[in-house]
Amino acid sequence: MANAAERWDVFCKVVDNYGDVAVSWRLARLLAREHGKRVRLWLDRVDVLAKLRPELDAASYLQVLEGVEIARWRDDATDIAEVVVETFGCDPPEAYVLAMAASETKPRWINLEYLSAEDWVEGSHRLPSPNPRLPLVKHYFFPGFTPRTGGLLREHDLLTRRDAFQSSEDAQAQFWRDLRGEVPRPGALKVSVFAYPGAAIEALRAALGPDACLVVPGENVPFLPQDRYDELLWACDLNFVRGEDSFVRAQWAGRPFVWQIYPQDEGAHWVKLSAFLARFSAGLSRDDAAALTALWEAWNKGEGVGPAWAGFAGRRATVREASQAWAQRLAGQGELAFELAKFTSKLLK
Ligand SMILES: Cc1cn([C@H]2C[C@H](O)[C@@H](COP(=O)(O)OP(=O)(O)O[C@H]3O[C@@H](C)[C@H](O)[C@@H](O)[C@H]3O)O2)c(=O)[nH]c1=O
Repeated sequence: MANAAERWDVFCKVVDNYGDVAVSWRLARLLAREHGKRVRLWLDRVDVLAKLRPELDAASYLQVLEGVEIARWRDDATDIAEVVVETFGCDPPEAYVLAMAASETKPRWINLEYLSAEDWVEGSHRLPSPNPRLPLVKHYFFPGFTPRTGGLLREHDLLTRRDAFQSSEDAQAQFWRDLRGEVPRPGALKVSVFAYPGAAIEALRAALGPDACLVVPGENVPFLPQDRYDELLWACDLNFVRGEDSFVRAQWAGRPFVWQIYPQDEGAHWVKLSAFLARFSAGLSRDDAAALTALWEAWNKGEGVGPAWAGFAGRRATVREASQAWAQRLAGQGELAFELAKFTSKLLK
């Protein structure tokens, strides 16, 4: 008889916006679809996932989507799985943790952390953290951009699907007709914008000029289902993205992108932003790197977008090549769900 599928529980509590749920959902789906795990995704805000996946019922306590059981968070949950993933340090319910501690075979417990390009991530990835009061050990698992991190989430066929879309005029024309009722004029610069409130979108619009096709989901087109949003990133010449998940998906798109980082207290986010730019810019000429950096800084500050765009516009072709190469290089490194499954299976021994 075949072994029963390993049971995984992924817990996610929304801090704000969509990113926490977006990442947890992608991980859960990959574990179920590509690694044969039996996955339950516990969400305190099913409505947030329902925004990304409109076929879900935001009021349901338990439903199945693409092989993942989506369960509404319960403080009295005690039916423990073999592998427990808390995303972004969200802490599973106390009763659940006590049940983990009481069980003879302790579940393997992972805290999936936020993405950062900073160097310290390599040193903290996979570190154990013994529980101070219970016989349990939690391990930190860090996504990242280098082989000594957990890597990034990527469906096995993502780049193949992207390439098929980007090389098909018909697929793209169909995409634009479905989205806006018409295809952008030939040669029009296609730009998507997903930004935090208060971003300098009007300054960007003015800088791009009237011939550009500027797409702002939630404003001039509807907020898209998550998989369609990927296609928007593939279809555009330049993508303004934010947070964590759209930032990663823009990289997989292989097109130039501008990252609006989630602002943190005391400007801590600038360190994270610079760390990423330093890695990405290694594949650019000095002048391209300077122009890209100026645009990212202007966008994040909400100031000087016009001049920064003027400095960047003529460099799009070389930045595009570098963006393609960057995606290709990342795809040669470990994929996060795979690395996590591998790591947790080693914890058994
Ligand atoms: C614009 C758009 C986005 N999306 C998806 C893409 C992503 O999966 C998701 C947005 O998530 P993010 O890009 O991560 O941005 P975000 O800003 O929404 O999310 C976060 O960032 C984290 C770093 C923070 O810790 C979180 O608290 C949160 O702020 O929404 C759609 O599905 N349709 C759309 O039309």
